[in-house]
Amino acid sequence: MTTQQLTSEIRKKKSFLCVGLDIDLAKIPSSFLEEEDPIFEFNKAIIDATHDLAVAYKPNIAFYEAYGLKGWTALQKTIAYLNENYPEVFTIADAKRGDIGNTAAMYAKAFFEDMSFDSITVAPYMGKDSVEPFLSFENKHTILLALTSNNGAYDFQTKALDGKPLYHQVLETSKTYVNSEQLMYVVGATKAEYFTEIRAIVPNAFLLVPGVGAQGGSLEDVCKYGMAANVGLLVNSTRGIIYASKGEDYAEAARAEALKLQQQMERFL
Ligand SMILES: O=c1ccn([C@@H]2O[C@H](COP(=O)(O)O)[C@@H](O)[C@H]2O)c(=O)[nH]1
Repeated sequence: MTTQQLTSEIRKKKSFLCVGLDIDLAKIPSSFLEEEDPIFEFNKAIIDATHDLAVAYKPNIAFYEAYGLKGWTALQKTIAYLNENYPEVFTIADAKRGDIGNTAAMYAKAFFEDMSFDSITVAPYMGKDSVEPFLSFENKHTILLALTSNNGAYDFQTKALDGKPLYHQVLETSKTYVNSEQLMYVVGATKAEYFTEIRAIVPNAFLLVPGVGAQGGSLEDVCKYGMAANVGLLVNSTRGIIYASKGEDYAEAARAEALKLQQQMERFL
């Protein structure tokens, strides 16, 4: 999917909501545990209940790896279900990969070719040759961690390197990479006070913004300070949506939470 198609989908749905799919078997309704593939069945129910309110879905790969082969199978079925039934949604493999070039190329092949995700999150720490293999895939997007939502972000990301905060260096240096127009960046909703300076460096890049809902970030502030001419925002909520209820009304509750966020977003579009 191109970023132009993503922006037009955002305008059509009046939403830049990304629903996270981080499945913890201890948190889903117990009735699913009788299914052969509880993770996939739960994902399918959440996707069906929210697809008209969301433009993106983001499984965090850790939650699938944790269940071994069954988890990987559920992940493959989930991405195939999204691509077959809702090809208009943008898919994000939240894998936070990063390694030397030939290894990075294999990560890219796994997530872009084998599983057909539209994008993957990547740690920028190992630099240009660890990122460019992802950028060589046409119409696929690499989402670099710039300023993350957690408190540990202050350990390194805001520290000065050559007189500028490290996250500035990540944004500026990555703009020089081959096919840099396919880059997007992770910026936490909990860091809303940084959005204006981030937009000064990457005015039109898409920002994946986790941290609203369970982590307490303000959607209002993200919209006020982070929005670009092409919208340029994908705001993620995971636990706040998928675990809105552990009862049999889990799908209605997830939809209600997604709708609340979509209605707030609509005011800014
Ligand atoms: O800076 C970051 C980068 C990634 N994440 C991931 O996003 C979701 C957030 O889940 P919530 O339940 O809405 O808090 C999760 O997969 C994180 O690993 C992040 O939170 N912050």
